[in-house]
Amino acid sequence: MFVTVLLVSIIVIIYLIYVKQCYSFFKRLGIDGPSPTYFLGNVADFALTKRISVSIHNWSKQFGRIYGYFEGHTPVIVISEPDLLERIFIKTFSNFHSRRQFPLEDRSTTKGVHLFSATGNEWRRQRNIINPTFSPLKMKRMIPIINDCISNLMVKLETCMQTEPLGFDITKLYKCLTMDLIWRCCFGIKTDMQNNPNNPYLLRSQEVFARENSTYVTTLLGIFIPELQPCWLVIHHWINKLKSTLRQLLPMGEKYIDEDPSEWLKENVSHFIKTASENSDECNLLQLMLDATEKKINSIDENTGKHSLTLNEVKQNIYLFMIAGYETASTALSYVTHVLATHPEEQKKLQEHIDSYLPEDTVFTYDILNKMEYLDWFIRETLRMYPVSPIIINRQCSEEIHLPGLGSIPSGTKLTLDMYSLHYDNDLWGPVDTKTFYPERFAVKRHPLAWVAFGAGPRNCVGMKFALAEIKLALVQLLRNYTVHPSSLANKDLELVELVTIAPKQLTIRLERRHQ
Ligand code: HEM
Repeated sequence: MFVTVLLVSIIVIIYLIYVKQCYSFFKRLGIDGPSPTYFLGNVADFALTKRISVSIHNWSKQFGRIYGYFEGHTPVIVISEPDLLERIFIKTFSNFHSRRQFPLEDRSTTKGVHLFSATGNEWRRQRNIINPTFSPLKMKRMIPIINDCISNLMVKLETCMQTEPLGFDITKLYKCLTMDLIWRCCFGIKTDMQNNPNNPYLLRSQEVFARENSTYVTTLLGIFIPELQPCWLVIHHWINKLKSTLRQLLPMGEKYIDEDPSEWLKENVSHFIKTASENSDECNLLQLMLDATEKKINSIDENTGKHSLTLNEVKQNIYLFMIAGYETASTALSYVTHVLATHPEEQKKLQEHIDSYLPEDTVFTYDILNKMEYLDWFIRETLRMYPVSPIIINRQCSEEIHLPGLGSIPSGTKLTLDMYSLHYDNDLWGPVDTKTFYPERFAVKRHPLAWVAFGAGPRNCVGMKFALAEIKLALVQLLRNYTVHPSSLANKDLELVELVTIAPKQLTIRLERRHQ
């Protein structure tokens, strides 16, 4: 008993010392924010609501466009002042090239680091190799592949419409579609997840975005006591090992004990490399990465301007693209479909827009797609109102810098933005109220940091063009054939779940065929 009290007292004292340091950090910068006790009180709230972005937005309303809060005892500055954000994300990018580390992320690993977590020159090298994957020429070549996968979706929709006329959940179909698209366009592997929803890669990828208890606890520990991060990593590793052994040993193990989906995916990416080596004439992301491996380039880039990747980095990036490309794009598609179902006038307008660009028998090209302005605005407006992944947009200062309005920012400082405040700011988006769905607001040039659905600056989303193309093409085929209606089986409001992304739990809609 005495030992427990002593231990708890020591932990509380250390914590208070840390909190005092954080307080003086914010005081020095002259910025306000919720008190540490306020944050601690809200841990329970986060655990229950799982909506950190909502708490951040509420604090922005209370404390203004620049304030600080504590994650455990780590100070984080939240900014929704667009000029200051432009300075951080674009003008002084060289001081803010890195993201903050996820609590259970092992950057010191010999297994290599992927693009999302890479820092400094390591990031620059990887990004230079990966960027050409989505060049206009490569995008043009992807259009028939994307359309082919979407045609499979249309077949599925037709079946659902007939078997479930009152309404069906479309999110599952979108997830299978975007996974097919990533595999085919980025890895050159022909899959049919839409007809095989039990594919182990698809199931494991879905699990990565589900909250799993042991990971959740170690993640919270990582946030509150980051100094012990190596310990949390070891614990996390051993919990996974134990689970994996028990799964094999116990008779019903496979049924009742989960394995870590991320680890499973990372261990099974060799399959991709083998298939890619067999199709080496293709020119996709995986081939670009394999061509850049140390085996093929002697890692010296001064003369050739070429850069190299290690095989472990290739594996890490296969995992990253599988995860990053599938959940985000399918979630965006769900939001657009929700808007169609709830805004019949805007849906009709979009259908007329698509019909005008694509009369019957028109051969669809990337150039036509790029000319369809209203379609583009429609998607951007949806992502303005329904952000997919606000909390991943953050930066860590790598070198002390003076920022106007903020003062001297020490190296290591973590900064994040509040996407909701930016996207719903009437000064940035007026005169039509930001709560109104109004795609035409994109016809006016806005502040470069007003819309940050895909992040901002040199480190924005590398898959943005690909994501927009797949969403546009899916919408074109969907609205040429059907009108989307809300289903009487569904609640009016979307039930959202937030982890790395904010996604609707499900989206039940009804379809009506446009032409017999
Ligand atoms: C609607 C769909 C998508 C949304 C909303 C989205 C959003 C984002 C955001 C907000 C970031 C962080 C940017 C920043 O920190 O400034 C990001 C980064 C990234 N995204 Fe996406 N994304 C989407 C689709 C995709 C797709 C389809 C891919 C892959 C094909 C992809 C791959 C990545 C990668 C690799 C990064 C890290 C880039 C880097 O650090 O250099 N994303 N994404």
